[in-house]
Amino acid sequence: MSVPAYVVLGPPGAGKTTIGQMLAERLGLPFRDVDEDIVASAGKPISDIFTSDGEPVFRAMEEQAVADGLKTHEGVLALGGGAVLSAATRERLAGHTVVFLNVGMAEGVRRTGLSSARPLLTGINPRATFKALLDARLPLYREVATIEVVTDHLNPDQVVDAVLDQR
Ligand SMILES: Nc1ncnc2c1ncn2[C@@H]1O[C@H](COP(=O)(O)OP(=O)(O)O)[C@@H](O)[C@H]1O
Ligand SMILES: O=C(O)C1=C[C@@H](OP(=O)(O)O)[C@@H](O)[C@H](O)C1
Ligand SMILES: [Mg+2]
Repeated sequence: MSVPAYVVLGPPGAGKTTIGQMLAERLGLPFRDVDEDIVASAGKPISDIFTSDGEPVFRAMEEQAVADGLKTHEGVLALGGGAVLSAATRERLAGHTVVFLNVGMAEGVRRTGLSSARPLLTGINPRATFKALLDARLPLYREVATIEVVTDHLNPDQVVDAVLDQR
């Protein structure tokens, strides 16, 4: 059975997609992003899935896409920020090398602020939303992570170095 060399998770803006890609390149491994798998199989952007089908439908698709990725992908697998909300996903992550890229509210909001692609953060108070999301999820990220890197004051290359240093 193949397993991902690294699974990358953390809040929006932590750099899962960016650092996941760079880490894969550094290791000469393929990269896969669960959000992209969902978009490909739904045939529409994540923001459309949230508006036309609702968050529960997105979460069910996400749970399935993560399970598929964990079973079949041999490189670096980046998850979406909310994937850990699923207890089934957290159970499936046991035994994997799981990198938690952490980011605080100010930097997380700064990094995600210019994008309308994240439906959860497009409301009137993205800072409060981000804070609530961190409060709810931090224990879940830590429950499944085997490596944690705080990314606020690191550039992407430094984050990749920090991940590889902790192996
Ligand atoms: N360590 C970092 N320092 C500065 N900017 C970063 C860092 N990591 C990611 N970014 C930027 O933050 C934004 C969100 O990154 P992304 O990889 O999409 O995060 P995620 O997949 O975790 O939501 C992108 O514009 C990316 O270039
Ligand atoms: O935090 C979340 O619940 C989400 C994060 C997004 O991925 P990123 O963390 O890569 O932005 C995407 O899966 C969806 O918009 C929901
Ligand atoms: Mg991403």
